[in-house]
Amino acid sequence: MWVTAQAFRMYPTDRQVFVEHLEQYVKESDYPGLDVFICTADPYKEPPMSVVNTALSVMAYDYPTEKLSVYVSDDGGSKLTLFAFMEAARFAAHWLPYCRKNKVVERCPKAHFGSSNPSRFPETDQIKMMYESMRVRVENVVKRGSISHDYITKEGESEALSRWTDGFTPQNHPPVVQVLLEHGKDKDVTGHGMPNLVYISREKSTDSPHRFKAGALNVLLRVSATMTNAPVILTLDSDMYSNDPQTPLRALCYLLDPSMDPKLGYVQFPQVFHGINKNDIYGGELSHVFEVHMPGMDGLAGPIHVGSGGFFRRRVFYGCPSETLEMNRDRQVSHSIKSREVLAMAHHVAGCKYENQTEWGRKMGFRYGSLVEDLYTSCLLQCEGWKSIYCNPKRPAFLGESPINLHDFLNQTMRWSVGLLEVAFSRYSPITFGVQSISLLSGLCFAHYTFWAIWAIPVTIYAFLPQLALLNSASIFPKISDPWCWLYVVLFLGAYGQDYLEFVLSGGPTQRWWNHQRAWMMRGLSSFTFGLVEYLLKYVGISTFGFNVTSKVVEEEQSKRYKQGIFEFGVPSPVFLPLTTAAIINLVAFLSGIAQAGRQRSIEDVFLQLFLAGFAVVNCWPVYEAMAWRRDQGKLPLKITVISVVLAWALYSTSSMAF
Ligand SMILES: O=c1ccn([C@@H]2O[C@H](COP(=O)(O)OP(=O)(O)O[C@H]3O[C@H](CO)[C@@H](O)[C@H](O)[C@H]3O)[C@@H](O)[C@H]2O)c(=O)[nH]1
Ligand SMILES: [Mn+2]
Repeated sequence: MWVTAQAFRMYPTDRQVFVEHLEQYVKESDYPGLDVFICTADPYKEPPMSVVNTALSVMAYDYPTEKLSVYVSDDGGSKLTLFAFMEAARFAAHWLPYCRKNKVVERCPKAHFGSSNPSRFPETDQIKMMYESMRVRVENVVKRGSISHDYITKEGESEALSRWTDGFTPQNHPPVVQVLLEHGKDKDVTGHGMPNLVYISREKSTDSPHRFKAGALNVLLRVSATMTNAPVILTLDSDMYSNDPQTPLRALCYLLDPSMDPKLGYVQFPQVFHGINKNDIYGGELSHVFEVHMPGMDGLAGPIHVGSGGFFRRRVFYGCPSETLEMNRDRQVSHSIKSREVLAMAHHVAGCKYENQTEWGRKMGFRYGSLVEDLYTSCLLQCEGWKSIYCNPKRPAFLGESPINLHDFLNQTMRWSVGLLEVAFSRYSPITFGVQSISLLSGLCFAHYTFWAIWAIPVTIYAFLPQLALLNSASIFPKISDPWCWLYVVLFLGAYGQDYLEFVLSGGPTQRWWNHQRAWMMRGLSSFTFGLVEYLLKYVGISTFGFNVTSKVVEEEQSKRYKQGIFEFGVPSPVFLPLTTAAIINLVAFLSGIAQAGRQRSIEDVFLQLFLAGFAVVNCWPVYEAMAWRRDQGKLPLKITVISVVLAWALYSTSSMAF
């Protein structure tokens, strides 16, 4: 792991774009078409209002509206989401001209109206009222789970919603493609054209695999090809709203640069999260990835795709750079996107049997076979010869949500671990295939990610073994007077020192760094371990671990505790067990070590073990709090504490036989 990590440090690259120069090179009328893909998967975990906000923020981009289309993929197959988008289409007719006229910077309505320092224009109150009434309607509908007739105002709407017949379930339903706005036909309140807005819920059937997000993205690729077929595509998660209306122009600065390598396939923006608490207790900002790894890969063949905020050339999904140069995939579509032929074709390509016997997911589109379709696809694209660029402007281009409770956080990392191991042990493993096809260094970078979960092994050993030895009065490290002891000291200080320096030099405060290292240990003990086990079970065919969508619903009490920096346990979940068991063993070992040092022998013998246990105890402080004296809803359920005490006892008894 150390060796692979060095690959990120060879050619770190920082870039800057000058958007204001773009107009000297390209006329607005020559901008390429832009198709934006937004994925959502569950109206109860990803509130439709949040998806609507994401869509509105990109519909309001500073981009010629006739070239902009927004496609929403709803894997939840929910009419509630479709209803929310019908409302959004109506509201957009007011929102887009309001943003354009007033040059609003915050084009996500929720962020605009909720900002602590709101900009005010003559129409602000009126638009805010409209937004609020839309929000109330949508939230009511989601709460009730049904749409009352008074809410349906247009004829086409009830027809679209009538497709949710009795047998229609999220797992089993025909494809739904609904054009909500069409450029050229629909106008905003000032008579200006609007971008296309299309709702898609691909066909689902319990007897066809649906391939999670990669499957959804491939349907989006095909449906958009039948309608607008724009040469540039932007991928977005449901919660990643645009925070800067000029972002597409930044991407064009690279994609249209005549001196750029023609193999440039995509421009990746970082994922920046809003609402992370002051000291980032779960290490949710992933600062290492976005501050160290991505610039490091940018100096090689280019950064990975992180699932959201990637501007792709459509061509990359159809083959390697040399093949697609001759193919003219970027054909213009001339029919109205509401015409019968186009809609028939769109429904056809959104069918779940369409991909059978095709190269979709293997040589075309987003690749299947991993729960981290983003990293996997970008790795294979780079193997084909495509390059990428990292664009990290000062004002974040997109803002999204990060888990605010420990359970979601650990489960998210567990899903990533499983997905990454699937890549690590695939035919296209970066350590074998990648290093040959891309380059040694790029292959090592990808390998560093894909083998992430094997940290579980050393972290678990260090969390239990020296402590159990200490409890049994056995010393396993050299004495402090032995020169070999310094090897451990230097390695520990070296690793921690490097990590700390990198964090602080990229502008992070020390307290955050401390929390990040704790989050890393928590991941190591819980998510990576469970991920390894899940992967093995999946490999032998016992488990069918899937894409468990992270909840974006913010519960008020929980959010309050999160803001205060309090760890949220709450649910009785087995993912906490390695943490709580380790916390107990380390505390007992630490106390027993001190007692031993006082009584039988000198502290010299057990110094390193004592230090390790003490270090873990300091890190585990929030766990003791949650176990022992917290009274709020987020404390550790008693059941988990009891099971961990039993586990700790069992471990100790077993170990006393071994030592
Ligand atoms: O069957 C599915 C499952 C998920 N999604 C969408 O995928 C996105 C990401 O899901 P989320 O639960 O937010 O996962 P995260 O762990 O936060 O996502 C990170 O990791 C994923 C890979 O595991 C990437 O796809 C994401 O882009 C990346 O942000 C969301 O918009 C979902 O709606 C689907 O469209 N279909
Ligand atoms: Mn997410």
